Amino acid sequence: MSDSALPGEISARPAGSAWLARLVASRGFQTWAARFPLTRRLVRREGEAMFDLLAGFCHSQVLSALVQLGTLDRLMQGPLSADALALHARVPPERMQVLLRAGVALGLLRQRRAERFAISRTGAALTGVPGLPQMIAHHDVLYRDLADPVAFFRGEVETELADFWPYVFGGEMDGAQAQTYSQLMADSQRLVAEDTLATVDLSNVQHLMDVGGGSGAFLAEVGVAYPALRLTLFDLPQVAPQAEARFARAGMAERTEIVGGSFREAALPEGADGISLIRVLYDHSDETVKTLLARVFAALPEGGRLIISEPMTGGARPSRAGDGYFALYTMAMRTGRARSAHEIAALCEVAGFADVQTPRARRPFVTSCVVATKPSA
Ligand SMILES: C[S@@+](CC[C@H](N)C(=O)[O-])C[C@H]1O[C@@H](n2cnc3c(N)ncnc32)[C@H](O)[C@@H]1O
Repeated sequence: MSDSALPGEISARPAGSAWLARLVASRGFQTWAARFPLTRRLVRREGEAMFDLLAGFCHSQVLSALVQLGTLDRLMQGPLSADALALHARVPPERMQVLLRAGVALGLLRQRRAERFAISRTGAALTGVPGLPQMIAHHDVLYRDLADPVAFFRGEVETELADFWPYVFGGEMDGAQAQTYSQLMADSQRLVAEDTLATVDLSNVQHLMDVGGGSGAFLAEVGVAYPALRLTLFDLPQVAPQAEARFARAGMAERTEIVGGSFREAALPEGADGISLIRVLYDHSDETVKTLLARVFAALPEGGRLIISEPMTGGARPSRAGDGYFALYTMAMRTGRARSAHEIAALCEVAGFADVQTPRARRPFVTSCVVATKPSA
């Protein structure tokens, strides 16, 4: 063990990686590499990437301010002067200038002539992503939980996010609360449904039951894509009734059934030959997930399909969205965890499923899928 190694730590000496890390960290090497023509550009790019990591919180807050002050929405109507934007936002003009220029630097806005600002293509696309502005506004809760990152990772923070989603603790909430939570989920569901339906073919399914289906946003999209499919929504008794109005509006009341219940407490209803779990597993512990998958398995007929769709970690190759964001989000929720497609596939196999597939995700920052089949006995 090297002098500097902690108890239990394996010394890397004389292996190359620790030596290389020390070399790259040394001032002398950095000064040389910044001047040497072949490494100069790389050093600059690495420096910028490092600075982006360091400044990430400021960048998120610029985005959050532009969304919450309504500046992006206002600029969707056309370019405006910095003074007009300051007046609308009730922000002193000189401070608004700083915010607007930061927005330009981050690619959300464009500056036209000296004092006029316009929305950029990225800014415009952002206002059109369903649920994204709501998610950005809701981030203040997550960021308060992360304010002391050391305490957060040590598990010493009583996170607020856990109270924001109380259903994961067993459904202790009233109908009004349930509506607030389900709305945020429903707003962001469109993209998840889009990617899930682009990845998974349901043409062989006759009857799909969406377990933990919230206010029915996923099933409403499925119903449009598959007009002959029978649909059942299963969710907690306080949540499930919200789907009724959505199905009626979509003209799907005839072919949908809404069932209230808890997958922690009892068996799932039988009758569907496909069961979907959309953004459900990551809210729950491995124990609850095992129970749920066993109940899904029991409820399906032989040949029945299981469709799981939610943001996943990168497994052996950690990903920015999965490991750098969703893993922290679910940790702040305290009840579940983000898992890799490989881990979810293994849990499906433990429950008895076969032909477990992990198709390539279209946009892993939106969702990834795992599909499996109940084999014949
Ligand atoms: C993260 S939300 C996802 C909602 C929806 N599937 C979506 O993607 O928008 C999780 C859903 O699981 C439901 N849920 C949580 N615990 C449950 C339980 N024990 N039984 C049934 N549903 C449950 C919640 O009420 C909530 O609607």
